[in-house]
Amino acid sequence: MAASALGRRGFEGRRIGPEASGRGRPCAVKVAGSRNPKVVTRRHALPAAAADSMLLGTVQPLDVYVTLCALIGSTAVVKTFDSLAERDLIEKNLSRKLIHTTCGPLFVLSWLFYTQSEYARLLAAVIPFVNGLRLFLIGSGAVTDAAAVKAVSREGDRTELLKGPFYYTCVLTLVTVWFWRRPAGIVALSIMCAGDGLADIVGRRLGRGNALFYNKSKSWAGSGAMLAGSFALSEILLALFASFGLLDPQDAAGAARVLLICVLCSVLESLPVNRALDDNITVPAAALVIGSQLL
Ligand SMILES: C/C(=C\COP(=O)(O)O)CCC[C@H](C)CCC[C@H](C)CCCC(C)C
Ligand SMILES: Nc1ccn([C@@H]2O[C@H](COP(=O)(O)OP(=O)(O)O)[C@@H](O)[C@H]2O)c(=O)n1
Repeated sequence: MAASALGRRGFEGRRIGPEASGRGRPCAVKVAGSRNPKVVTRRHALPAAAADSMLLGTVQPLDVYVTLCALIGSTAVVKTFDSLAERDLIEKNLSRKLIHTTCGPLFVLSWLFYTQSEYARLLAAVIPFVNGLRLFLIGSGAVTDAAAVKAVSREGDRTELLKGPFYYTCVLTLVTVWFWRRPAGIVALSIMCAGDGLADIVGRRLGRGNALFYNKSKSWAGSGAMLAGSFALSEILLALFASFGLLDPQDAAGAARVLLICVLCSVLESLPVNRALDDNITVPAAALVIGSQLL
């Protein structure tokens, strides 16, 4: 599904997407032997091969700015939820799951603004890494932050930050490095963030009386919300990446494959096995394995 058409500008690549003709706007080219399209600006597009090799090997100032902005943004979002939870303006479970549902997708949106530099993915990965480090320091007791513990834990125990929340940031970090701007990565993160987050938010409210026959602690309402949320977010993000020229537009068969991955992951999340294994790891791992084959 990654943008794959080649060749209009001599060499190996052609610009794709509606922004392809926009001066100074990003456009994607596919380099022979490379799995991902590279984003260049029109200003840099000629000759494409020279520009590509120049940009690939260097840290781009734009990527540093985007990373700094996203770091500031992530701190603002997390602190907002922390202070809402601290002042009891939002219930503890809800704050945790709202953070869960919103932070990852906002982070994936930031991927749109990076260049095609080889270092872009590493700079982007700094954002979840730093957030993970913060959770680790608070969870291990090295740093005291009562508001963060209240916003992110289930029972108010700081060591809980070392489990689900920490795994969540680890998955975001690893997927950023290994599945940068790839459909499998985008879909896996959509499922982990929106899917798992909405399953809890909706399941706790509408799940009474419709427990799953094979797992009484989960509900049709929760699993249905997970499926709908995962699929909707995946499709929105894939369409957005396509509109920026970073992926090929999706056809109906592509959407059906995304739906299949969302169904399988929703079933996996609903199984009783997740008591032993954290679903912030199992669910995205399954999505990445299946997505790598199907997308
Ligand atoms: C509460 C979280 C996971 C709990 O999972 P579960 O055990 O309930 O299943 C997620 C914790 C997220 C963390 C506090 C902050 C992550 C920030 C993110 C990496 C970057 C957001 C960037 C953006 C630009 C706002
Ligand atoms: N498929 C699902 C998932 C969760 N839920 C609801 O959300 C609650 C928390 O789910 P969970 O234990 O899987 O939560 P996390 O481990 O993801 O934080 C459950 O006790 C259910 O009330 C649901 O109804 N259906």
